[in-house]
Amino acid sequence: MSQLPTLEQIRQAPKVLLHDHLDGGLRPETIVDLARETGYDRLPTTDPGELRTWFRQAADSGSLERYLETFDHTVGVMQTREALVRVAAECAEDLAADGVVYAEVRYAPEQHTERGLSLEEVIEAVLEGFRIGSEGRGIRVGTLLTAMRHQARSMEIAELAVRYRDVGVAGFDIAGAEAGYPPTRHLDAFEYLQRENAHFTIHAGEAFGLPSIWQAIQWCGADRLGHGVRIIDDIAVPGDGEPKLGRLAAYVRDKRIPLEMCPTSNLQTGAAPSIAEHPIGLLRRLNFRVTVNTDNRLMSGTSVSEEFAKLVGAFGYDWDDLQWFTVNAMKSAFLPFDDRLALINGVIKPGFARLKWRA
Ligand SMILES: O=c1[nH]cnc2c1ncn2[C@H]1C[C@H](O)[C@@H](CO)O1
Ligand SMILES: [Zn+2]
Repeated sequence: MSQLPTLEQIRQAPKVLLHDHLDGGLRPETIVDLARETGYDRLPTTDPGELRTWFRQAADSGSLERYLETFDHTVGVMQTREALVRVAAECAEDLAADGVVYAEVRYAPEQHTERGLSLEEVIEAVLEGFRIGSEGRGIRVGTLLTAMRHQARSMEIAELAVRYRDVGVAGFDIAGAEAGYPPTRHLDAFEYLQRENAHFTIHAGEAFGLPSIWQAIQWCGADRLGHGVRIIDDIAVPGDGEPKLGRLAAYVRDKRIPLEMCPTSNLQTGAAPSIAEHPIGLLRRLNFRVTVNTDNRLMSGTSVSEEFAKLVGAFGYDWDDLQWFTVNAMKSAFLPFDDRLALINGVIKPGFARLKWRA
């Protein structure tokens, strides 16, 4: 019997990341530097080690609303061009060091204008940072522009996603507290994007259930679902028989709608009780288009490799499973078809083949 993949081996596999927040992945050392340089004086501590622990613990609240409060500090130090370039460059470096070959990293431009940057300046700074950080590191990074669901700037952000689509912006997203802010509040933005043949994902089915997923897909036309874990509320699992899918769950599976699952984040916000009980186990068995993601590497103290390693530990996944998740993610990327195929056949499959051969 072959050995299960270890964390060290998983780090060497070519991985794909579709759901990662730029403002959720800063290095603690960088937060401390940027706070000093920009005069941000509200950090809970200026010791990088303590700060790392603080984020991890503060995010372990069991509620999405409280989890989101931790972003005040990361967003607080990301208000200048230099800060944004540095954070984006380090993000690309960190993902490349973890073996990620393609990533879509998201953030909300509207949250970075407190000190006078325009939305365009924010977007251009982040693109520049990703260009610097990716160069020569075997990684390609696209960005997703997020609009905050409790605000009313989604149309403006959607227009910018279209304007910058040929220079590194891959798509659009909405994020923030889910309960009370249904995606249909932003229907005009989604209809505009559809008319423009643009791509978008929606955070749905994380802190709120099926109605949110249903609206995201059937009213807004989402290409992918951010999290989407609550789709299991539409799957009946009898003690003895086969699981039975309701109409919405069947639609999501039949249409191969990608689920951007983020296991550790879901434990912290209370969307799942443990890794072993995470819906990803059932959804993978039922062959939904499941992908594995980090959400917020700082708040969850994680990486794509660590998320995979936790799943290996809980479900016994082997190399074929990890390759399946990775190919799913690459198929679901907001990239032209030829580019996706080239990465699957030229990078992902040969990379996994080498690891399987060694194992
Ligand atoms: O998991 C999440 N659900 C909803 N919103 C989130 C999640 N992680 C981060 N965000 C928010 C906080 C960030 O400031 C914003 C943009 O990245 O997106
Ligand atoms: Zn997210």
